[in-house]
Parts: sequence; C-alpha cells; structure tokens
Amino acid sequence: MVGRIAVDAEYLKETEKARRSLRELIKRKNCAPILLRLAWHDAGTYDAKTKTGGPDGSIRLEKEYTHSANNGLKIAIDLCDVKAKCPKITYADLYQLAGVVAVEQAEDPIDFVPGRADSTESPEEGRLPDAKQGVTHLKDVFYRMGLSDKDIVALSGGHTLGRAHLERSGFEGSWTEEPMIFDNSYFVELLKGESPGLLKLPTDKALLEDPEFRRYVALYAKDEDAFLTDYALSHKKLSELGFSPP
Ligand code: HEM
Ligand SMILES: N=NC(=O)c1ccncc1
Repeated sequence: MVGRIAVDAEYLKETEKARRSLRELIKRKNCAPILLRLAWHDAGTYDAKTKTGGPDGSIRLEKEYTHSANNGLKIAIDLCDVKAKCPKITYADLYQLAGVVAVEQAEDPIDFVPGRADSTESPEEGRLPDAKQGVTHLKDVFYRMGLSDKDIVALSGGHTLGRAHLERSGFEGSWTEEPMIFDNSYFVELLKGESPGLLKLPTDKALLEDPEFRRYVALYAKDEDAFLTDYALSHKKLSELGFSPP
C-alpha cells in the first residue's frame, strides 16, 4: 500500500503553493510531457495483488530512476524540485500533482487528493510496459495494477503530449502534429494509419488489434469530450493506486 501522512490545513496550503509553482515551471520550461511521464512511471509500478509499488515517490531513488524504462526521467525529477519552496510536500504527492498540472489544459480537471507518504523502497525493474510488445503484455501489466481495458486505452491517450527520444527509448518522434496540445488527436492519428513523421509504437498499434481496445479508440477518435472525461477518471485512478483516500 502507499503510506498515508496526516493532511492538515497547513499541508493543503503547501500543496496549493506547489501547484502554483508547477504551473509556473511548466510555463517557463514547456515541460508538461515529461512531468506527465514522471507521474505515470511513479504510479505505474503498482501491483494490486502484493500491494507494492505505486505512487510513493520512489522514482526519486537512483536505484529506480536508473531502470531502463525511466531513461530521461532524472530531468523531470530535477525540474520538479519545488521542495525548497514547499519543504513539507512529499515527493509522492509532488509527482502526482505534477501529472495533474501537466494535463490541466484539458477541459476535464483532475481532482487531486494529497496525503501520499514517501517510500524508501523501490520495486524490481520491469513493472512498466515494454513498448515493443502487444495486446497480451499490455493487459498483463495494466491488470496487475488493477486497471481495465478502458483505462489502458484512455491513459494511452497521454501520448497526445510530447515525443519519444532515440537516446532514451530507441524510439523517435511525436505521436501527433501538435504535441503540446492535450486533445484526442492521438486516437484520430491511430485510426488514420501510418503518417510520415509521426510515431506509432507497437503498443500503440496493439490498441487497434484487440476488439475491446478498438471500441474505445473509435469512441475517443469520434468524441473528444468522451476521451477527456474518461482520461480524467483513469488518470485519477492511476494516481491513487494503492492509496485509497478515506
Ligand atoms: C501503454 C503503455 C505505454 C508504453 C509502452 C509507453 C511507452 C513510451 C515510450 C517508449 C516513450 C518514449 C520515451 C522517450 O523516448 O522519451 C513514451 C513517452 C511518453 N509517454 Fe508513454 N507509454 C505508455 C503509456 C503511457 C501512459 C499511460 C502515459 C500517461 C498517462 C504516458 C505518457 C507519456 C508521455 C507524456 C511521453 C512523452 C514524454 C516526453 O515528451 O518527454 N505513456 N512512452
Ligand atoms: N510512457 N512510458 C514510457 O516512457 C516508457 C515505458 C516503458 N519503457 C520505456 C518508456
């Protein structure tokens, strides 16, 4: 489970100060995509059976940010350092708040509930999905977290932001023409098929191969509001894995 700290008025005040600081950071550094990836990688190690991993700030530890799936994320960890201004906020809360602020340009704001304690333990390497694999692997990894087919497709829409970097993952390029806009274009591009200069990972293409996944891809490509609503719900679920607020 993700430990819980006491949340009083002073801590809430500090989280709002951190939110303002993260907004300013994102405006100054245009770093929403890598902060979203950081939040997802801290949370995405959760194992619902063993109740280990999850959004506990452990990605700040060298033994975890050096996992190959986390290549490049030390940049986000260093960018995210608002601890000087907000010393009380846990890394666990800070990283999930960064993920929420990273996508707040989208219509559906995500309700952020603070109170995550920091862990000093890191899960073993290999809990995050491997981009070179397909449907079964995606389901294995996300079901292990306690997430559903709908969550897999909605959360994959996070690739509407940012891009891959050859030196970090071996992949290169953005998924959409507007990688700084949080919208449903990832799904529109998926249905369009290959477009010169745009990236589709094997795991992105897998969303077209499974009928359950494909149902949601078609819905989100057609109805942006449906995507934004479902994304916000799945993002909140991801950010609270193992941390069921009271
Ligand atoms: C479904 C399984 C997923 C796989 C296999 C996957 C894989 C990858 C890979 C290989 C990259 C490129 C990293 C780099 O070279 O910088 C990437 C980037 C990214 N991923 Fe994922 N991803 C997955 C799900 C997610 C989810 C659930 C989110 C967020 C909700 C997310 C958000 C991002 C973002 C924002 C970037 C761009 C980062 C940047 O611009 O620096 N991904 N992903
Ligand atoms: N968003 N996911 C990633 O960045 C990623 C996931 C797994 N392996 C490499 C990179």
